[in-house]
Amino acid sequence: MEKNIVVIEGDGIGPEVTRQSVKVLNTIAEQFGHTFHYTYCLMGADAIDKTGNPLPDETIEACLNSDAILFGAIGHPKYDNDPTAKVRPEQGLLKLRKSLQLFANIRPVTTYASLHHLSPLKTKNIEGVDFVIFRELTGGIYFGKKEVNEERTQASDDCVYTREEIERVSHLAFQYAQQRRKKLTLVDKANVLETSRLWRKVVQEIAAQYADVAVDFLFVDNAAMQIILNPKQFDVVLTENMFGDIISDEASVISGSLGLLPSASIGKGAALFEPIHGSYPQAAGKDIANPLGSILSAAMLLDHLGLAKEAALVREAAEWTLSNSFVTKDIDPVNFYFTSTIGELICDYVSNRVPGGINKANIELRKSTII
Ligand SMILES: NC(=O)C1=CN([C@@H]2O[C@H](COP(=O)(O)OP(=O)(O)OC[C@H]3O[C@@H](n4cnc5c(N)ncnc54)[C@H](O)[C@@H]3O)[C@@H](O)[C@H]2O)C=CC1
Ligand SMILES: CC(C)CC(=O)C(=O)O
Ligand SMILES: [Mg+2]
Repeated sequence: MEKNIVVIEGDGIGPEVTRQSVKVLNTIAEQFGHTFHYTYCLMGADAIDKTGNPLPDETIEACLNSDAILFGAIGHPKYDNDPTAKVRPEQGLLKLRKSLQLFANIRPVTTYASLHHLSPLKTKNIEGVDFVIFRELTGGIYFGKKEVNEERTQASDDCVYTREEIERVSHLAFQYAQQRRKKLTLVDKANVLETSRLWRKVVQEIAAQYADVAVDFLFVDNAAMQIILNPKQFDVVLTENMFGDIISDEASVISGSLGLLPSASIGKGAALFEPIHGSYPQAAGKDIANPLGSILSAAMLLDHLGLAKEAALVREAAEWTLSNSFVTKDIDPVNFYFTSTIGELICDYVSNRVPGGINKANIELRKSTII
C-alpha cells in the first residue's frame, strides 16, 4: 500500500514524540511492504517564528491532499504568558480543525494492568476501564465570537452550537456505541446552558434511531466526579468541545499519564491523529516525554488506512514496553527510559515480532549509557 502522510511536529515535545511515531510507521512499512511518503508542514509557534502565521496556507493545502495527518503538539510559554499576544500558536490548530472539518475527536481511555499500582485511584475501580470520549471539535466556545474592551476590563467568548453540528457528531458516537457495549452518555450542563439544552434535545431525538443503544445524561460537574469515582460505568461519552477537552485530560489519570492517550480527529474527509497532551514545554528537547500517546495515535492512523493488523501490532508493542517496565519518567521517575529508546524498542518489537527476540541486556546498556 502507498500512502501520503502529512507530518506536523509542532512545538515543545511535539517533534521528539512525533519522530518516534514516524520511526514506528517506517518499521511497519518495511515489515508489511508498504510505502509511506511524508510531507512535513509547519504549524504553531514554530510556524509563527518561521512565517509569521500559525497555520500557513501550504499546510492546509498539503493536509487536504493527504491520506492522513500525524500531528504532535503546539504551544509555547512566550504566548501562554502573554495574554495580549494577538497571533497565537493555538489559533493554528483551531483553524486547521475547522478548515479540514474535523468535527469529531475520538479519545479512547484504557488501562494497563502493569500501571494500575501507579494510579492514585484504587485498582479495583480502574481495572478493565475502557471507554471512548467523543468530543465535538469544531464548534462551541473555542470558535465563538471573542471580544475584549479597550481597557481590558471586560471580555466575552460566545458558545454557539447548531442542530447540524450536534447531529453529525452524535450519529458517529451512536454508531461507535453500537460496535461496543451499546451505551452512550451525553455530558452537558443542560441545567444552566441553552446550548446544552439543545444538545440534550437533539441527542434524545437521535436516540430513537438507535434503539439498541442505552442513553443516559450527566451534568458535566457530576461527570467530572463520576469519571474518577466509577469510570467503569462509561462506554461512549459524547460531549461538546470544551467539556471534552477538560474531562479527557482528567480521564488520563485513570490510564496512568497524560502522555499515554491518543486521539483521532475525523469529519468530512481528512483525518488527523494526535496525542491528547500539549507541548509540555518543560520537557522539550530532554528526551523524557512519553511517546506512547503519539505512537498509539499512529496506530489509530493505521486503522484509518485500513491496516488493522499493523495497528494491532503497534498496540501490542506499546503494551509490551509497559508490561516490561520500559517506561518514561512520567511513569517511573527513578528507573526510566528515554523517549527515543521507547521508540526504538517498539520498532524492535515490531520487526522481531516476538519479545523473546529482544536482548534485554542491550536495552539496559542503552539506558545507562545515555544517563
Ligand atoms: N493539542 C495541542 O497541541 C495542545 C496544546 N496545548 C498547549 O501546550 C502548552 C502546555 O500546556 P499544558 O497545560 O502544560 O499541557 P500539557 O499537556 O503540555 O502538559 C501538562 C502536563 O502533562 C504532563 N505531560 C503532558 N504530555 C506528556 C508526555 N508526552 N509525557 C509525559 N508527561 C506529559 C506533564 O506533567 C505536563 O506538565 C500550552 O501552550 C498549551 O496551549 C495544550 C493542550 C493540547
Ligand atoms: C488548543 C487547545 C484547544 C488544544 C487542546 O487542549 C486539545 O485539543 O486537547
Ligand atoms: Mg486539551
